[in-house]
Amino acid sequence: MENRSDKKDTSSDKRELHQARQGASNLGAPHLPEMLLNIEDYHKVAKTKLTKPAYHYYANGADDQVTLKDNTESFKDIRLRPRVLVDVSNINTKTNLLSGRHTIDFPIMIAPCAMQGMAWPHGNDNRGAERATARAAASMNTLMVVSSFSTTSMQEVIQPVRKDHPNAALWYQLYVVKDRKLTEDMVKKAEKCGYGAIVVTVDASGIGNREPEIREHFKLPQNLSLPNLIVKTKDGETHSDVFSSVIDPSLNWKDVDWLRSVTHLPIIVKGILSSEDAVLAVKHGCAAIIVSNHGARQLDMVQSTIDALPSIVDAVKDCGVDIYVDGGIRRGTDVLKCICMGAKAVLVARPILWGLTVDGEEGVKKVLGLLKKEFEKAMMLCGIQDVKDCNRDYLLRYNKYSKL
Ligand SMILES: Cc1cc2nc3c(=O)[nH]c(=O)nc-3n(C[C@H](O)[C@H](O)[C@H](O)COP(=O)(O)O)c2cc1C
Ligand SMILES: O=C(O)C(=O)c1ccccc1
Repeated sequence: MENRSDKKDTSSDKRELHQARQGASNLGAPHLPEMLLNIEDYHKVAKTKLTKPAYHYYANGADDQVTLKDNTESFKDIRLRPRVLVDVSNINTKTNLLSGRHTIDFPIMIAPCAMQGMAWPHGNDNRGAERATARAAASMNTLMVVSSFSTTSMQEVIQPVRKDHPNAALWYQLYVVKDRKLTEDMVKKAEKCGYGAIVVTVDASGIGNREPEIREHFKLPQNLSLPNLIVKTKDGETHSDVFSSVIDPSLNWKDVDWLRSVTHLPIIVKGILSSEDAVLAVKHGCAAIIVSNHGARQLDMVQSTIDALPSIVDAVKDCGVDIYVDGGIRRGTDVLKCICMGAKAVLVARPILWGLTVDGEEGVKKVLGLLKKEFEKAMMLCGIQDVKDCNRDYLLRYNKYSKL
């Protein structure tokens, strides 16, 4: 495929891959795929397979990437406080979303991710990528949020997957565009073709300053397009040009009311970082909120999401809205910390892209399976039988050894 090249490997990438393989053979494993033991292993291999511009678009954050590092590092400041002699012979991770509208097998969902076509390892049918991600989510009985900037149209993602998995749970992520007619059309189309909710992203009034992708002259490859937005990038135009020309920075709470008036679907706001905005989301009738800093790709220097979560949970926990969180979740223990902190479920983005790059649908399934297994093990070893029993008594603030 023209947008992927092994020639672009740097010597340090090769060294990392070699080390992953060495690690594999040291443990006596027969071949590489079985040695991809965790998300970071998938990341290392994906890095060797993607073009440099695509890798940098996927991996990096804004400005000095302080928040990018914080998103993962902040999990280390929270430690677990297990209980023992609890019967954990049957762990229950089933999770109800939106007052029973969906049930997923485990509380890990796929975050909206633009332009997955660059992470597609199987040739030139560029509609394969998001379909593979959707199929993987459905076969693992979890949920995928499809991006407005998907390289496969929203109908072409949902229709084939629903043939094999009639109950596949998918939500549509909405970027409200300046053309409100097009926005309304997208929402109505999503409702008509079976999406279960509209996830409106509210932390992207403009695109963040992501220097590594600018340095790499990242552009959407010519064989890919953005069909939901009816946009085909013109020669020389970057995704960031497209973004600025279509996205509406005037978006405000009144538009959330307007969105509710044009659809029966639940509205979920994605990109909440303050308790004040969480309360406003409830007031404006949102069914759920996603605590998110957009994978640290928008405003650098904001709080990590696991640090932002507790005050938001405290502000709206009794209001009947689901609280989800994303950002830097790479281990089952990270998931457990989020759920114990009060989130109903988490979302992951980059790990999914690494799985997709390494092995398409199978790779996404493996990544979801790894996180699920790690999460179950963390619950078991923490003495938690059911996700409903997760609470802050299982958490300690590491630096002070104090209870949260
Ligand atoms: C390559 C990439 C593309 C993304 N595209 C979108 C998008 O189209 N819409 C959106 O709301 N969020 C988008 N996000 C943000 C994710 O949905 C999510 O908030 C964040 O990346 C989660 O953090 P993680 O990547 O550390 O798991 C994107 C993230 C990445 C890495
Ligand atoms: O990259 C992103 O995070 C994102 O949301 C996006 C989507 C499309 C165009 C530009 C940015």
